[in-house]
Amino acid sequence: AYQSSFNSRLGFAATAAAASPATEFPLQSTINVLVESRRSRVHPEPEGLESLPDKKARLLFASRQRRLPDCAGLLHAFADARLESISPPLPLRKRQQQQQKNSAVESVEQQRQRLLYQSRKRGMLENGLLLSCFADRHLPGMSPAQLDMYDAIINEPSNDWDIFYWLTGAKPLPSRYDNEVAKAMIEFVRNEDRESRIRNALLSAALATSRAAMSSWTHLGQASAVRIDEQLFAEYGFSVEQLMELAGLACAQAVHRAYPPASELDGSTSRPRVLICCGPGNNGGDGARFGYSPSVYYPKRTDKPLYRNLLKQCIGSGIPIVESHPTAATMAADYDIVVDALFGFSFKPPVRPEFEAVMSALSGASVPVVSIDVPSGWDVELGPVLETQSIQPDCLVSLTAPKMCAKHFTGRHHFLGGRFVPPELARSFSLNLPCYPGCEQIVSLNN
Ligand SMILES: NC(=O)C1=CN([C@@H]2O[C@H](COP(=O)(O)OP(=O)(O)OC[C@H]3O[C@@H](n4cnc5c(N)ncnc54)[C@H](O)[C@@H]3O)[C@@H](O)[C@H]2O)[C@@H](O)CC1
Repeated sequence: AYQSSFNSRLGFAATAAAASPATEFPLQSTINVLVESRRSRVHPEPEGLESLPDKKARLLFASRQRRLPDCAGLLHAFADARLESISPPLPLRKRQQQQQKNSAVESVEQQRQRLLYQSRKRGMLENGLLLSCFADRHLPGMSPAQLDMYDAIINEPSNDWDIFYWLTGAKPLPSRYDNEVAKAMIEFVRNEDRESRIRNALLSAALATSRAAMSSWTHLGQASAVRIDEQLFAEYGFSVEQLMELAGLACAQAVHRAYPPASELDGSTSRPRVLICCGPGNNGGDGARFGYSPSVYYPKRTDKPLYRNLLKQCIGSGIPIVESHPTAATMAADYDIVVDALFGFSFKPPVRPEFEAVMSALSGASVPVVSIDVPSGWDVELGPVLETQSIQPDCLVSLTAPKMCAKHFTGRHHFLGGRFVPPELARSFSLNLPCYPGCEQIVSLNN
């Protein structure tokens, strides 16, 4: 009863103000009514704590929140006209209040778990799905500073739709929230890999230790892999030669780690024979830069200077270039290891006819196959989708970050290479990846 009569009084007052806008409306007294009412019933606060601009802005907020729709409309129209674009200040978050009062502050882990809970309980389904899925994936790896940024974005705005519009790009993100976490959220909401997000992330995930959650490294979809590549070139100034050199070095280290030459183990003089099958794109280039005791099979040659020079280097270094199509039988007879550097993340199935023979040889090979970045013939995201037999590599060297298809890898050795990703780029794509030890070019992703 009190609430409705209170609303009615304000409604009448606002009607009067709207009817004669030239008249100076007793704004201060309206503010006082609201302030006193809210102070005593909802937010008891010490006297003199709130400034007039704060009062005004909170009044705008309170005007929107009336239970009688007519009254809310009137009050809001009035308040909006008078208070213009002041956006409502928000009640200080619990943590900040605690800090101000110098009382106990929640731990980082408690904050992480609270944020997961708050990401699910939004009151609007859209934000529940977006935020809980984002939180499920990214909260475990966030630093305390990043947790604070996330806390502010999801808890400060008074209207959850604002968060939705900022993340979907319908409204510009206020500069106050323009930080790495917001960028990662916008990137996540874009969902370029078309991930199905139809359920809120489970709360039980919050119970898993951060360490366990961290072990689920990022797996890139095709679009993200291409965009990272483009940014490395366009925004970070890398050249394709540099990246290929580093990727090739990582592949060489991976092969050496997975299949160390017998000479290093028992002093024998035998050298592993390695056939490197190079494709027409950059993945092929990575193969050509590999150095062990190799032969190169390079069926579809491009005339670009980069590839011409790589071939020249191989010939100049006395590396045999295999001209005849290898078969599963010749692979078994003539080689100890085969490197599959045919196609990388730009591959679109099905395999064109000119590569069918080598693909069939690789899928039937009885020697270990080492695939670079993407096992050739696999869909970059879906994995082995060929109706015919697919390559089942024994070793996979993911570059920059594993691609989604790597989830289907069942071989013995999985490495990550490509130690050239700038931290800012990793942050903007929310890459959750292990650190490279020492001065290694690879890190093992085996569990
Ligand atoms: N930033 C990175 O992650 C780096 C990636 N590198 C390597 O570069 C790869 C990507 O390079 P590219 O963009 O050149 O892509 P690819 O190496 O996948 O090669 C694309 C080539 O394959 C051909 N192709 C595509 N689908 C085919 C099909 N169905 N049948 C026959 N041919 C087909 C295309 O015509 C094109 O010539 C990565 O996977 C990785 O191995 C490294 O070179 C350097 C750094």
